[in-house]
Amino acid sequence: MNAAHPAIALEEAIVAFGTRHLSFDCRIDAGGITAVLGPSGSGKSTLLNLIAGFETPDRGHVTLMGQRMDDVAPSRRPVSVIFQDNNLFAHLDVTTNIGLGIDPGLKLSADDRARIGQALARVGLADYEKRRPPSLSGGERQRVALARALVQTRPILLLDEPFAALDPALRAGMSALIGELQAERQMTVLLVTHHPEDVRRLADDVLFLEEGRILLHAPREAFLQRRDLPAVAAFLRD
Ligand SMILES: Nc1ncnc2c1ncn2[C@@H]1O[C@H](COP(=O)(O)OP(=O)(O)OP(=O)(O)O)[C@@H](O)[C@H]1O
Repeated sequence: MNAAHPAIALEEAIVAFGTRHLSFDCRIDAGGITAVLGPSGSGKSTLLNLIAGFETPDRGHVTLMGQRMDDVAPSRRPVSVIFQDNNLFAHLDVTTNIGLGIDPGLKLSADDRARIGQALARVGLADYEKRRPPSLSGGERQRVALARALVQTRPILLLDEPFAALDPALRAGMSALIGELQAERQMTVLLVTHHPEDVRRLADDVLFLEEGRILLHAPREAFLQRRDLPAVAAFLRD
């Protein structure tokens, strides 16, 4: 990787939904956690979808790890994604769900299976190989999704409210795990959250969205000082 490149660059990337235009311009350096914040409907998921390739910009460009993504399908991008829920196939066991992250054709070598075992152990789920998602708790399912992201070894990890369905104790555990994994692997992490405590305990930087654009992109401490901005003050009061 050329260190001169940001991990993620959106250059005047514009998406139109009918008359609604969302417009993003930002650069995110490699190897930190950026919290993506903003009121409901401000464009947080759309921003992640543009990076992951689930949404294509009508104008502008998305560049990841120094490469333009104009015609690059989601599966070929250097990105793993974890959503709030429904990350797993309910009818497939945990090993198979994670194996899909290595090879969608599921031709898994002994080495691949060993990596899956290691990733499960790393997220605290050793011995869960044969379990199916419906028998897991919400927190366990999110850990399986995280194990799948780990075996993919992609440099960018997008997390769209991954703790939203979890109770506060589980949220704290999952958030600590993400902090540890980011530090170990130096991934570039974008985390959509509605919780100020996630910003305080995890974020290096903050992207604050409002009405389909970036209101503020700042280091965490600078963001926490911006109570002069009503939207930021409202977020920090919650
Ligand atoms: N596929 C789509 N078709 C039409 N409008 C869309 C589509 N996807 C998003 N939008 C609109 O774009 C705006 C931003 O939506 P988005 O889901 O990105 O917001 P968000 O900040 O993630 O919201 P939330 O916090 O509620 O999840 C909303 O007005 C939404 O209705």
